Amino acid sequence: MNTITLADLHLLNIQTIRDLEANTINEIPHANLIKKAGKATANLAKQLIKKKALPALILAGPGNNGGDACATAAELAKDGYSVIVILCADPEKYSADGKKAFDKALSRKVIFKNSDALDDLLKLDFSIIIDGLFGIGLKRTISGSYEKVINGVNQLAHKKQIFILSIDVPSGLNADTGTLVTDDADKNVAVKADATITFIANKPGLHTADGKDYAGEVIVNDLGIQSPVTEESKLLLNHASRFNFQLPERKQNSHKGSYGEVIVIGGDKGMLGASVLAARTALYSGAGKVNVSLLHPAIDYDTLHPEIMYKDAQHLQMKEEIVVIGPGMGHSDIAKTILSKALSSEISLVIDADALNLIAANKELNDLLMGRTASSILTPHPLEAARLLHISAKEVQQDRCKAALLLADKFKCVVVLKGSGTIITDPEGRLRINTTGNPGLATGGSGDVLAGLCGALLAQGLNSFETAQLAVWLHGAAADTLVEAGVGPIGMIASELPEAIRHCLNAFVDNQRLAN
Ligand SMILES: NC(=O)C1=CN([C@@H]2O[C@H](COP(=O)(O)OP(=O)(O)OC[C@H]3O[C@@H](n4cnc5c(N)ncnc54)[C@H](OP(=O)(O)O)[C@@H]3O)[C@@H](O)[C@H]2O)[C@@H](O)CC1
Ligand SMILES: Nc1ncnc2c1ncn2[C@@H]1O[C@H](COP(=O)(O)OP(=O)(O)O)[C@@H](O)[C@H]1O
Ligand SMILES: [K+]
Repeated sequence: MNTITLADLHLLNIQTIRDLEANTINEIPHANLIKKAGKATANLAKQLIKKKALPALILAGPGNNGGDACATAAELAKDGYSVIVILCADPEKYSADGKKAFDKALSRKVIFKNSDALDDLLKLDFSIIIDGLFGIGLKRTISGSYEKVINGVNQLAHKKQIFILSIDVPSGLNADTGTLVTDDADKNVAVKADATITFIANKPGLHTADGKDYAGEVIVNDLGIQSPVTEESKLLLNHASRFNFQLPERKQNSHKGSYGEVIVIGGDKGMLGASVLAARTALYSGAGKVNVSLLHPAIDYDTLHPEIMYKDAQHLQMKEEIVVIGPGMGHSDIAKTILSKALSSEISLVIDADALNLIAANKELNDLLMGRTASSILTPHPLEAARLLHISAKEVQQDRCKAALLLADKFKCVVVLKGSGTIITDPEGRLRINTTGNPGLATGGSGDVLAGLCGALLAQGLNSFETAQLAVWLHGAAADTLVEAGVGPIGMIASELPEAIRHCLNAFVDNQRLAN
């Protein structure tokens, strides 16, 4: 992808795509769509194929995803590529349009095999593997010969370093939720693609939960169907190039009071570091003044960052500052009292970690959060989200978008549901899936860093939804730059993030200035 357009970021769920297709069927007959899908896939495959002398292996399933696969085979064969298709379908049962694509491929000397030939085929080498087994119509656990084909090609691709391109959706993945379609949690049957060419519009499940692991890079092709994309679209990928807000300008004639004050409250015995990390990040991301209030005040001075002030947690005013509450806070009575005071205040809050657990376990705190009029950002990881919703973490992960929307609606605040493909939602139902970040962030303390970053951006004047979008994007982008520099993903530590965040934040502001 060269320039990122709003259409690339716009996400549609399966039902909306089906509705769009039905509404345009008179203008664009389905046969044309399959033909266009085949052409687009073949064009991309041609760019990806390095060794043209080797055959391409294409998997064709029983529905229209299989039709797309046959159309791709026909296109590649037309241009002189040798193509072998594993046909996991009875072509007589294809839709009329799928059958047309199959006949065209047959007439162009594409070799069709059935899954019985799998073992022999797996001894060969291929220029590319193209997966057209299942798309958005997959409903049940994949088993039998389909399962064998998927496991076989995954292993072959891994062993021989063959690029896998999935058509529309990696077969086995739910395009709405990013989970694998399975009744058996021990069975992970899905094609592990290096890239996915997805049609009509981008899809949420390619970007969250297991989506990134199975879809690889996502390329969107609208097949000429214009989806209703506007700046007001509710379901989008979270990408800095499309943020329509800015950090307020840093005037020459400004002072530390111009950039707000953050207080991080938390740090019970043994967990002081969580609050210190959040505070350091707030400092590195531009807050004018940063304070820490520890529940276990074993330190009152940060030798590495003497800029941070330490305040007595039990005597805080909570009048004008931004409060980040929860990192390492524990579950003591004092923690509950201070949280209750924060929730009753009129200031903006970032509520993280143990503060969320306390709210989940305590009706009074829960009601205080529900009754708040001032803004709050909740930053749960899946288990914290599960506690707040009184469901299991597995249920949260089964449909991350739904869980985040439920939380935002329940508490009427902005929610950041963390994890691969972090979800950002608000009570109006706006939803963003983040595009940055990597497993280097799966390390203790990186959530504390995110909470501190949110505090600093609020302090500098962004509203809650803007803050959540920019903070989550910067947090992931910082981790990505560290990986590019060889610092991770293995062994990346949370303390390395604040400086990288500072770099990304300044670059973001410069880029915005240049663009305007
Ligand atoms: N929408 C559009 O505008 C466009 C869509 N296009 C393409 O069409 C795709 C959607 O096609 P689709 O609806 O035919 O569904 P698809 O994913 O091929 O699979 C359904 C088939 O699989 C079967 N089946 C399901 N689960 C199974 C299992 N576990 N094990 C075994 N079988 C199973 C199911 O059988 P059934 O459930 O009916 O028994 C049915 O036969 C879409 O992803 C895109 O590639 C493009 O051409 C361009 C425009
Ligand atoms: N595999 C991953 N890919 C992308 N981001 C991740 C991954 N694992 C963790 N993260 C991010 O790292 C942070 C971890 O936060 P959290 O679980 O609260 O950790 P902690 O409590 O140790 O600070 C979140 O922002 C989360 O989105
Ligand atoms: K597929």
